[in-house]
Amino acid sequence: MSKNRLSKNQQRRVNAKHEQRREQINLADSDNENSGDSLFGEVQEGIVISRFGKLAAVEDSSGQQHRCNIRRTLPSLVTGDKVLWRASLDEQTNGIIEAVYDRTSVLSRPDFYDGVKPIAANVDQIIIVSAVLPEFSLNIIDRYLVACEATHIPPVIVLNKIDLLTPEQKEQIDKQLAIYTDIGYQVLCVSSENRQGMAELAAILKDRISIFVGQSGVGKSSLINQLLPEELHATTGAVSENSGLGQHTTTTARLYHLTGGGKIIDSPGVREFGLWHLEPQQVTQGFIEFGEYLGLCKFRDCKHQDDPGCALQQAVCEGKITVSRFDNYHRILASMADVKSRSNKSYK
Ligand SMILES: Nc1nc2c(ncn2[C@@H]2O[C@H](COP(=O)(O)OP(=O)(O)OP(=O)(O)O)[C@@H](O)[C@H]2O)c(=O)[nH]1
Ligand SMILES: [Zn+2]
Repeated sequence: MSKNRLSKNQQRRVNAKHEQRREQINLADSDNENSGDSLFGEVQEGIVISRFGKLAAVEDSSGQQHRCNIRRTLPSLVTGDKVLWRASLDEQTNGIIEAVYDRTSVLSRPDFYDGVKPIAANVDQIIIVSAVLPEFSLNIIDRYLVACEATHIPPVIVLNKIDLLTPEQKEQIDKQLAIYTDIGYQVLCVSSENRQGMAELAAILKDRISIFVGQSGVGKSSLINQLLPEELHATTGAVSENSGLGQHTTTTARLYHLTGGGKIIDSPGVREFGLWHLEPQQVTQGFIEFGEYLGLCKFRDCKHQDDPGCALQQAVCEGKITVSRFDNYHRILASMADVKSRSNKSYK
């Protein structure tokens, strides 16, 4: 376990402390007494839009943003966190974040210094963007799916640039994408160029917090630009400075409101989300259709390769698991073993 990860007990204690804090704030509020510092107004709910150092931009229920300090006792806050905060009565100074709600999900990435570091919270779905250009690759889609399954955040597969496809090519690709609808994933074909499928995409994003991931050049910025109000277009990819949180905000994740409703969290760090540091077992679990066969192999330590009595191999032979998914499973494991052995060599 990395030094920054809390054990289950520690996490329980932290949660209990926060719960207590939330209760105290609510109680103080309902008593109508000055609940804490008289420099601040009433406790209200908000959502962290972006975060920089000890400050956060918090959006209130009317959509207004406020610069806030963060109580030192709070755990690391990230974009998407739901918080209780108070505005400063004097409009010149910062508000203060008092408590944070438990996260429904968290997206993390490895950090050289801190171990695993959260980068976004309460994400409802991950939009995996793929396209025929630069390359349509089921292996890449499978890699993202495994990463999504490990976070327990549901993914949606979006194939962009369908304006580039001939009817024959489209038919071919539809066949390949059917692999994913068959195992229960939602798949959507769109073009940010001619806006085909964009209304359906907007409907999927409505009332949810989403992130877009995918290889460079598949059209994430183009799609996001289509979905954001015009005044925000220039800010995708490089996050704007308008929160006034300092000059380094360009690297921080930021939450945006979409024209058709819903929110996205975007930043280069969020988009690079991938198969960081997963254990082989998580890769296996990331292939959701394997689930019903796991535990049925003859040998408990079955590698699901040439092992006799392998239930997964059997399912592939019977056409219940697709060959391409099974091959990609082994390719992902092999590539991770490769990366691990290289990084062990360079850090030891
Ligand atoms: N024909 C076509 N081209 C598109 C479409 N969407 C995006 N493109 C083009 O694809 C190229 C890459 O698009 P971007 O939106 O920059 O891709 P990205 O995924 O944000 O790339 P990174 O920022 O590098 O991660 C640009 O030249 C776009 O004009 C589409 O639907 N059809
Ligand atoms: Zn097996």
